[in-house]
Amino acid sequence: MNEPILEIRGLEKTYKGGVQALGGVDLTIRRGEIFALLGPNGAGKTTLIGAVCGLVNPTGGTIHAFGEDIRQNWKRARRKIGLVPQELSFDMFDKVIRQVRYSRGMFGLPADEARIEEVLRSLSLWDKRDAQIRELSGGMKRRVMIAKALSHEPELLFLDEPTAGVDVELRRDMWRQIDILRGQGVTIILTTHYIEEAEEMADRVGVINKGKILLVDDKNAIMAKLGRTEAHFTLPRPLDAVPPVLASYPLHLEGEGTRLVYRGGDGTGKGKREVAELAQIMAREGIVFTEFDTRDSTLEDIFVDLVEDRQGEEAAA
Ligand SMILES: Nc1ncnc2c1ncn2[C@@H]1O[C@H](COP(=O)(O)OP(=O)(O)OP(=O)(O)O)[C@@H](O)[C@H]1O
Repeated sequence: MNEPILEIRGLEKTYKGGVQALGGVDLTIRRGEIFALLGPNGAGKTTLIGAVCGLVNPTGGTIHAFGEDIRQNWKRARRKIGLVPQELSFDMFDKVIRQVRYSRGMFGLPADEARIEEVLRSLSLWDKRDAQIRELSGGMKRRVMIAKALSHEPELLFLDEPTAGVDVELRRDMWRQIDILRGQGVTIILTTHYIEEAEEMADRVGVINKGKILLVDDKNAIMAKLGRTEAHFTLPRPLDAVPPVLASYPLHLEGEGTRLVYRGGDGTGKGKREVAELAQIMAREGIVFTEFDTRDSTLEDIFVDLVEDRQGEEAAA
């Protein structure tokens, strides 16, 4: 795997007033990956991004970006980091191209019209370069935010909820853009509420809740470890108990014995195999069912389980 370009250790942030937004976060990001940070509202995602981008002053821990402690060599590290914040923020009366040029200048880089053109073209904004920002649609405005963040050629790009509030078509368009950036070797950390987005885009996924990272792993490994298959067999004759011949399978009865429910597997196809076996055994043993349906858990199910489990544990503690 590629070298780490961001190393966060024991990061803490308690805001004035006492809200602890980050309670000791450890996270390593490697060059070239797309990392999705998932978490419910208020989990600490924006605070985490803010701490790396110098917008939030941590109350504990360290952040190294590109090998530099960002507190000591702030400018050098920051220059390589781009941020597309959640909120749209620009002069709505300004022209697209001027805003993008201006952002580059803010990082102290010399003017480079070829670079600006390249960025605007790659985001399909070139034809709109002389339009006032207020004339653009919401999705186009969001692209201008990305163009601004790319104007200084960052190696690490933060996208805080890049597709919040955009329609499905634009979301897919944005995913294509992110894919192009990946092709160019840009490392991307995105936060999202759309788990589908993480499923589609990310190489690795981190789940954060209440300022703590609950899980970080390759997306596929998460699906394999925590993925489940669920199958429902509808029984015309209710059962009192799971038949002994099926005792070795993870089954239980629901609906007053009218539904035999399987929950098992590991996201690698084991669940589907077991469900097929079950159907065969039931047919052989004369356990009649009128229909059955099966579905694999999504990253969303896993995420909800994780966050709820933690809340349950805390409530019990
Ligand atoms: N400037 C601030 N002052 C005080 N508390 C803050 C401040 N900014 C954030 N918080 C609190 O810190 C916690 C984490 O907020 P943060 O914005 O980082 O979460 P988030 O995961 O980005 O949420 P969302 O998904 O809603 O954007 C929340 O309880 C929030 O109310």
